[in-house]
Amino acid sequence: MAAATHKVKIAARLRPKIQGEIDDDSIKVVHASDNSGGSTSSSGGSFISVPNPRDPTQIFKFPFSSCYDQDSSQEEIYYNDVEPLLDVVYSGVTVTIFAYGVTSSGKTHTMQGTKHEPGVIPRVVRGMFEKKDVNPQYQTSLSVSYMEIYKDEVYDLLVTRENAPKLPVRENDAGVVFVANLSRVPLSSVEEFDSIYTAATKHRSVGATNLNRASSRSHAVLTIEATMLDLDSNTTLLGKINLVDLAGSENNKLTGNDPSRMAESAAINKSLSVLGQVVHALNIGASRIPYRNSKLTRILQDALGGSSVGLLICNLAPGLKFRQDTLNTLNFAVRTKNVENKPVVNERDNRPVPKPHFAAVSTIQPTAAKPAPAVLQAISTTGSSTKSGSRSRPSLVPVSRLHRPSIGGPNAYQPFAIQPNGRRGTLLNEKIPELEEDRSGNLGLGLSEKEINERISKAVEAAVEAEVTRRLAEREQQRAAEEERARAAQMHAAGSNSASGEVALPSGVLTPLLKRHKDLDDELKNRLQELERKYEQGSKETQLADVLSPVSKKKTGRAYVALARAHSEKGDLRVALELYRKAETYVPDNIKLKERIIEIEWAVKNDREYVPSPKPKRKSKPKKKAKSNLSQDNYMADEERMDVDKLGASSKENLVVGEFGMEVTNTETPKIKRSFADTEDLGKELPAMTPLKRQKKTPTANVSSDEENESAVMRTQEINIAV
Ligand SMILES: Nc1ncnc2c1ncn2[C@@H]1O[C@H](COP(=O)(O)OP(=O)(O)OP(=O)(O)O)[C@@H](O)[C@H]1O
Repeated sequence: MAAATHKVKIAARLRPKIQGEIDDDSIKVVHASDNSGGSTSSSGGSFISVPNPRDPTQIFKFPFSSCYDQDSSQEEIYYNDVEPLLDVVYSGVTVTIFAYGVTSSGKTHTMQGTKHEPGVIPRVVRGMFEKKDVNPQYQTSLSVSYMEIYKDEVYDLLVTRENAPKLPVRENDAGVVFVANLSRVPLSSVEEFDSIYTAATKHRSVGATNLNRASSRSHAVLTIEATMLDLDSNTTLLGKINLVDLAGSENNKLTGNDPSRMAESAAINKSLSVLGQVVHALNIGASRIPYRNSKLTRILQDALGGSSVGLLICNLAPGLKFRQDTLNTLNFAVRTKNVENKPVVNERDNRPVPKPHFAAVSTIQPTAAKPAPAVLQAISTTGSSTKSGSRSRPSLVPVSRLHRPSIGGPNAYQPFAIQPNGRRGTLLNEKIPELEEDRSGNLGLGLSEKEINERISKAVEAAVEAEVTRRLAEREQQRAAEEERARAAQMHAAGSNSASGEVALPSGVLTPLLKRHKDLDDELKNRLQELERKYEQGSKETQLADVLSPVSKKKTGRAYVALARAHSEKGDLRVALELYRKAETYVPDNIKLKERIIEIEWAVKNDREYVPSPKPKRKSKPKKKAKSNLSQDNYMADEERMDVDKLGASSKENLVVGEFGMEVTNTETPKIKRSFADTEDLGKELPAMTPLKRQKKTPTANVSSDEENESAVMRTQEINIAV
């Protein structure tokens, strides 16, 4: 059955002006029924309108299913968008709600809230307890876990800070990503949760910046799990809700961060940038989604293109100084709403099932599917367990693993049993030749009790010895198979892997199902070899990249990019891709390069033509000057800005619907044309200049708010290589 898809839902919320904030009142929440803007409630057909910071006559419109203005209450958001998801959790599906936005846009206020205005988290817990016993079919228990991702490391917030080691993020055989050793505390009441949550929140990394007195310096993920035991069918449903308060993207120029804050800031911006790349890759249907590039995206993998239901609350700050960041946030949200998930019901069959030895796989019955809002698929109920039955995904467990001695298989160790005559037991299923012989002859006739016992003892010894020998041989065989596979993986020639797989399979038991398993294993091995080869190549390049100076790295990267571009223009996409990847080892943080790689991967995979963007012109000069700043926090701004500019550049009429559904309204077309011509010039000229030239052209004087936006473009262009 094809999996039902569910798009990530977006709710946008504009925060009220805070003390001292300069707000020109130009960001509006508009509803379909109210084109004057500024209404208070949310409903379908609403949008956020924001003027272009560089040309206020141009209005960007961002339509979302829920838009909340400055007067919206915590209660409103909860009942409109969050509370309906609790039923989804109680149907055994994972739900993820995450708050996204620039620093001080109101994420923590929305998720956590205050004592008088509780946010999503306390309300969800209350709601979960209220609904806990609604379905008497289940015995339901709730538990909580709470972690933070601080500088790309995961910490448990439910243990004291001194005892909080960095927790590893792992993936089990079924591809389920989980945080190892994260504590999970059972909950018996709302009050118990409140005291745990209040204490744990104090452990979260919070610091003061110029923009927010209590700025979250980490991403926090709180998970409430509902374990629903159905005593009749002896199955367990597991519903989960992840409530994520992301750290805010920030511009260090505005935050005025000290060196330690800068390091935090770089980690925050980097992980948010990877989040943007993941969403971008999902949108273009890339073959490789860069989830692994940050812990945040690995942990949120299930919420983005995975098997959970997602709600993104996009928080917006009204202040003028955040205008560009607000546009970035909205651009991200518009892209995210195209991300599709395939929700599944998490169900576990509690009946003891023997571990599937490959020879017994065909006899194992999968758990019966239950009706649910989405496609049914038994998946793991905890991070550390595995999907049972593998109904929708074929098992890729290597043959050698399936070969391990396991309970229930033909070679499994069997317990001693009592003979019908009440004498000492022997091994079940094991023939005892001497005894058989005697039985066929005159067993018991002419033999004393002692002699019979001696014979039995001898037979048992022989059987035990045989079993031990068999086990040793099996272990040896397994070891040899593993060695063989490792050797095969080192050889680059495809097809050199078959021997090990065949050795591991006992002859005469290859049912069609097992053959299919074997094919999958071969495919897996081929993929592993391919990966290994790439890794080897990559690591050589990385070693070289490690010893080069930053300037040489950039030069080498640029050279590879030039070569890659030449091949891409010739239509030789595979070679171009290889070269772009090599370039990436020298300039690993270049977002445009990463995007280019993803695009070409997609073109290669889908056998599509790829048209590279035009080469940057070298002659013209930039219109404005700005400071040089190579810090990492500009990546996001650059990446998102490209979208805004692209949309603007393509807007020839008064209203244009953008690539991802964003609308651009021009009120004065000629002016706009000029404005975007300027923007384009900036984008094209800067990459063509050497960093030295650019530095000469960029004075360090303060710039106005409008100039800041342009300088952001210039700064980010400096770190870019024209890909
Ligand atoms: N809807 C709202 N109503 C009233 N005050 C709000 C609202 N949203 C945010 N605030 C206030 O704005 C300030 C910044 O909000 P908050 O700390 O929630 O931002 P944030 O996005 O979590 O920031 P950071 O990313 O730096 O942690 C706080 O003082 C908060 O109380």
